[in-house]
Amino acid sequence: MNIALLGYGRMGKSIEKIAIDRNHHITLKISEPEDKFDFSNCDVAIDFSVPSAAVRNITKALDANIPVISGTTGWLEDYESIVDYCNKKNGTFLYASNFSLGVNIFFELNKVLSELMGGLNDYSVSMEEIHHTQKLDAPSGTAITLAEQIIDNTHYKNWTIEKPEANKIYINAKRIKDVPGTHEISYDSKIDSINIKHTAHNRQGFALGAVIAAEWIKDKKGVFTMKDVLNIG
Ligand SMILES: NC(=O)C1=CN([C@@H]2O[C@H](COP(=O)(O)OP(=O)(O)OC[C@H]3O[C@@H](n4cnc5c(N)ncnc54)[C@H](O)[C@@H]3O)[C@@H](O)[C@H]2O)C=CC1
Ligand SMILES: O=C(O)C1=N[C@H](C(=O)O)C[C@H](O)C1
Repeated sequence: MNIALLGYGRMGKSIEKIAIDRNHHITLKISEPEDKFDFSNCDVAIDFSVPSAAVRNITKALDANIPVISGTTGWLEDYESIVDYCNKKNGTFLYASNFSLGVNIFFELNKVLSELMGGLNDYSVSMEEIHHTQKLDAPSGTAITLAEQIIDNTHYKNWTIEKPEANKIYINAKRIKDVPGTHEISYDSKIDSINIKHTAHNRQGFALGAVIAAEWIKDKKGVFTMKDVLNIG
């Protein structure tokens, strides 16, 4: 498979290594806004860029009729318009806030736990996410996905990173040198606490998941999620 890497930073480079190990070829690398998009020798595009570039990168791939997956976070206010554009173009698109198998299992765990906790109003929920200091967005895309799952199953109506507030899930977004990604959810009452936590030890899980998603999506049409790829949940 010939892969276009839209974004060639920490994730682009990790994806390149894993893709080559799996006998794929990197035929296009984009790392600046002014780069030329020549998709003529590409089967699929993988966008791990910056929040301000994701919509343009995804649109360019859809315009060239190239299936595109995106792991870039911090641009989700435009997600629905990208879905509409993909459908209009009869194209192929997949976004995931987190491509690792471990976090996708953690999403399922979070769903089940929030269903169990839904009616138990003596517990309050909060979240902590820790990432490296170069991260541009806060909270993380993964934390937003986790918060949305909890909102679906409990009385919480929204999330906030500002300060703990009634009816809002407080997300404490910490930035610490070199941390690849840690997410912990806590339900606290006066009597006890329940905590679930995922810790990424490096970027390999994200990169492997992205390559597996690209292999899976290559010959499909439509809008997909990692649940479709991993067949879980
Ligand atoms: N969904 C997931 O599983 C994961 C998502 N991410 C997200 O992926 C994104 C990238 O993360 P990193 O690689 O760690 O960041 P990074 O900062 O190392 O790499 C981003 C790259 O994008 C390039 N870039 C800037 N403008 C661009 C443009 N117009 N077009 C294409 N590339 C451009 C930059 O030069 C840089 O090399 C972030 O949004 C991060 O939150 C990161 C890890 C896992
Ligand atoms: O920027 C990162 O590094 C990561 N970003 C993703 C997010 O915002 O959730 C996924 C992962 O946690 C690493």
